[in-house]
Amino acid sequence: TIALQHGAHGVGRRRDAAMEKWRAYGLGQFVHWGLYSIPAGEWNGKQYNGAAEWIKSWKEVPATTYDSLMYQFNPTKFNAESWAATAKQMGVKYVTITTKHHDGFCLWPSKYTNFTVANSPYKKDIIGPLVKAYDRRGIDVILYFSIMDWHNPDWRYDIKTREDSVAFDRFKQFTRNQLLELLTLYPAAKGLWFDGTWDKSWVKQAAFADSLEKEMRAMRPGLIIGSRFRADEYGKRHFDSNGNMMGDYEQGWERKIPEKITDVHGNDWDCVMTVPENQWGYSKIWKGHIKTTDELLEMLAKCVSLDGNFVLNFGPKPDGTLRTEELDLAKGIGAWMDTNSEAIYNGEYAGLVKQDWGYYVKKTGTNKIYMLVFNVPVSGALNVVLPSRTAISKVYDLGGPGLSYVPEEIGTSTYFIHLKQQTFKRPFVLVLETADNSKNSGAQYQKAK
Ligand SMILES: C[C@@H]1N[C@@H](c2nc3ccccc3[nH]2)[C@H](O)[C@@H]1O
Repeated sequence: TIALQHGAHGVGRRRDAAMEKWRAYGLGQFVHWGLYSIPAGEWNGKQYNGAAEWIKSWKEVPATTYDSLMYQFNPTKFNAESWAATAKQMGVKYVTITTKHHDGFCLWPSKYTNFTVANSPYKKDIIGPLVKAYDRRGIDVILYFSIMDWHNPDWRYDIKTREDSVAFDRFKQFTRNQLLELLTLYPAAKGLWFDGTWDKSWVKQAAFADSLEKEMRAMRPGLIIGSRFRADEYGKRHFDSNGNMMGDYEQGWERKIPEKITDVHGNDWDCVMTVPENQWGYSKIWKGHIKTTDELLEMLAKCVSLDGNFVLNFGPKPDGTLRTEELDLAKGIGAWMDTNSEAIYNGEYAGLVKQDWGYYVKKTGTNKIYMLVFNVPVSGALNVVLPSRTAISKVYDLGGPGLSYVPEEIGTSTYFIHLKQQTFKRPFVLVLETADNSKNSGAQYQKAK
């Protein structure tokens, strides 16, 4: 191994209560809201073909004109309680909210810059009411913060000259000031989701970022910070020069999901996902494929089955209301969660052979295994292979009270569960209770004929 001062500071999963709670969330909500929500991907009648929250980077958009959008920010219909109520009904256990995106506009009245809600017609703090509304419903709040800040004149993409270095030192102090300010103003926040940390200027700040992370953790014991915040002294990000993950969970799964358990290296992780292909901030026109409720439920199931959390993005409108398509998805996911959320919350990788019909989730600390079924075979028979000397002792359907199954044993710890009906409109969940049958515990199952 390589001697590192600023690499990973722990190996393996955090076992404290705050992280165990994070590990159990299963489903989260991301909220991207800011000045970019006003142009919504359009400028002078032309469509920006990137992600709407990146419109300031478009050469057709003069930075000063973009920044004067601050004087139009007045979300008269914003109601933190209604956003939180929608999220509650959807069944999310945590929310990640943009405090400052790459454009540098702050949704809280920071005293370290004028580029905040305080100087907009709206005037009021947005973050405080959101933290309160979500927290009091038992939904934990994580604050998203972009290190890259296109508004701050001291931001640099790289540090080449003495002047760059002097400016970036000011920028580092500004960043530290804002982060300590956020932790002070919003003590209920459970973590920070860092973004905009890929440029050379920040990648060169291994020592500074490491000491800032230590300072924030000391200020807020239990604070959860992901792998995207800092680089080690050799410029390695997410995983240090010895291959160990920095931070408490892997933040590499942006709009993508791991395929198999070895892809996650035994770490905690979250997948952050957009409804359209790649729009985080509100975009008037959603081009390309828009994910349906069932597609998103399958992504959720896949993430939880591989030890991760699935975080679905919402891009509220400039007036502060949520767009219809997102409200409909929240309702559809919520309706499914009303019946099946016990297969999502406190779920983990079951360690079973993956089958085509869907995903296994094991309830942490129990021998209860859920079968989240998305693909019913034409045979109607779901194949289940358990570790040897393990037997199925009971199978029942979460959705249909009294709908239980007697599995057919077709080999050692190998079964078919014969579904009773052929057509299913929605994904459904079967609960497997297993027992050790090394002493042939007489589990209730049919002998193969
Ligand atoms: C969570 C997501 N991360 C930001 C982002 N910026 C990127 C630049 C290059 C490649 C991927 C990016 N994701 C997106 O704007 C959104 O905030």
